[in-house]
Amino acid sequence: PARPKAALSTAPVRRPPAASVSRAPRATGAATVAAAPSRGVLRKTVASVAPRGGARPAAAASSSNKAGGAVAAAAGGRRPGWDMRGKVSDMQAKLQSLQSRDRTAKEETLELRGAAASAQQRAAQLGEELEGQRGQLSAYRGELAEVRGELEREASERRGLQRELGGLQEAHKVVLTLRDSQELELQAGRAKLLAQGSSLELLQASLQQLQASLQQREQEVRLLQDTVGQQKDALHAGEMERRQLHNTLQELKGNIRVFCRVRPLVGGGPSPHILLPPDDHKALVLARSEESHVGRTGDTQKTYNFSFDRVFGPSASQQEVFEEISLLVQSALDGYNVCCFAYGQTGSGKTFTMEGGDSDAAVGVIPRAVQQVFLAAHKLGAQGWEFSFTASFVEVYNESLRDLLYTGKGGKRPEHEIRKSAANEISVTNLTYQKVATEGQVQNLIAIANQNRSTAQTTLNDRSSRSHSVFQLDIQGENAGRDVRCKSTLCLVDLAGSERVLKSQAQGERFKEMTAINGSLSNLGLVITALANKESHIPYRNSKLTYLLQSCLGGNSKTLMFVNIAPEPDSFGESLNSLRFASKVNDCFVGTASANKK
Ligand SMILES: Nc1ncnc2c1ncn2[C@@H]1O[C@H](COP(=O)(O)OP(=O)(O)OP(=O)(O)O)[C@@H](O)[C@H]1O
Repeated sequence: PARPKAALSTAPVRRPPAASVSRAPRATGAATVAAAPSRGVLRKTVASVAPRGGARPAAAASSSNKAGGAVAAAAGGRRPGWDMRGKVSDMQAKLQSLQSRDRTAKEETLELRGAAASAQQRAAQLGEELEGQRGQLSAYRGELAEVRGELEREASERRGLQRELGGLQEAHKVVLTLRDSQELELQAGRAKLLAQGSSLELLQASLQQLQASLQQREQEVRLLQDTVGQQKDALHAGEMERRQLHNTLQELKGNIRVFCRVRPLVGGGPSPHILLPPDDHKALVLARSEESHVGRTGDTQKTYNFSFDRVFGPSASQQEVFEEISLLVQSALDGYNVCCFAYGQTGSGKTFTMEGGDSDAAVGVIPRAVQQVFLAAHKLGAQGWEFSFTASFVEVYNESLRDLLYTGKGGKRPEHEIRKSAANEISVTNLTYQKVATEGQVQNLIAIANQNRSTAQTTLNDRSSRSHSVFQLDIQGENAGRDVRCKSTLCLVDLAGSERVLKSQAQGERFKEMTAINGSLSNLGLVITALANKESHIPYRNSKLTYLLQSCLGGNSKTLMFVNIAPEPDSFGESLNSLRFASKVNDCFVGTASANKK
């Protein structure tokens, strides 16, 4: 605040109103007198002293005007040339005037010098002041720059803050909007809560009702569970009774049963020598014209009557045949060993009966039995029974065993021996015993067996006719809840052709085969007869076949024999032999079987 004041105080010194003063001497019009010397001084004087003594130049002007007037008055009246005195006087006057002016000028000069000195002093002072003020000014400028910088910083800070503020205001707006929406939501939630509260009350009321009815239901369920338990017990008792009755019935039918099946004649039509009484499904008559030995009478009709548990004619379907066996298959699940084999000459229909053809209707005993076993096991599962099954498929050829489920490639096939455990259980060394759980898995095994048989067939023509194939399904069942277990074997056998050696006129290797077949088949008959006669020694070990089937033949088993008959006239002899063999078996009554149950 001091500086502007100083500047204001000096301003009049620096800018005098010189113009009006400097013009005054010129106005005198005394050009010749004032001339050059006075002009500069006057200017200086005027310039330096003008503010202080505006009157002085005016006085000077007036005095010079006076002198001028006097000279002019003298000059106005031009002296004649002769008036020397006048001229001298004029000159003197003029001199005086000049002297006076000189004095005045000197005084003025002195005065002006003083003034100039003081002005210089003042100027120096003012210069110093000016310097000081400049210094101050630059300091002020510095300060000003700093202040400006600060101001700018502050302004930028302010701008930043304003931006921030703007952002915050925006955020605030968003927050407000959010708060508003949340408030709305809250209100809606409160309304919902209120509604839910009232529905909760309703629900609690209905929950109480439900709990009450639940308790009632639980009571009912307990009663029902008791009833179910009683019914399960009754069912189990019923099942056990059914088994007992079923097996008693089977036993009454005989533990060795024989079914006869006559193959259709190739080309169709009735067989000329096989008679099947239409009203008797158990009888078969074989008839042949024989020449009279006496010779007097003509040919006599010789008939051979046979009676079996069941006789199936050429038109009997696979389903019909199986229905008769299915009861025995059921016995296998009840813990009885079951053996079903097909006996007959080559081409009489043994394989067709046991395995069947490709169509559904032509499916044979083995696949149908397997299907029934799995279905029945599944049904018994509902009563707490759990079953496990193990399958094996073995071929007996020339008194040696061959694994039909063998899948190894090349090399020597393993050797097999029949072993009997301390518990009288028969097993075969190195044989494939395959765990199975479904009918499909068994069918796959049958396919592998067929593959194995067809491979052997290429090396030895028509080998399957001359070998016995034995399919065994070991069944183990457990009803853990009732602590009951059972174990049995279902044994399904397709025997080799039963034709006699003499008829086949076999030689060499074929003779050996036929001898082996006949040996094993006649041994089968011997075993059955020995069982029927309750002999102390049963010759199981006389052949591989009977040794292998030991557990399925005899006291603890149910046996079914199919005797297959070819209807062609040239098969008469073989048919007769087969039927005789079957009759012998049919006459056997093997003691009561008992289930392998614990
Ligand atoms: N009941 C039947 N109905 C229709 N065809 C049959 C019947 N039984 C057998 N066949 C047919 O007769 C032919 C001979 O039957 P199969 O092969 O079953 O005899 P096999 O006794 O098993 O002979 P092998 O001892 O040579 O094995 C087959 O073509 C078979 O399809």
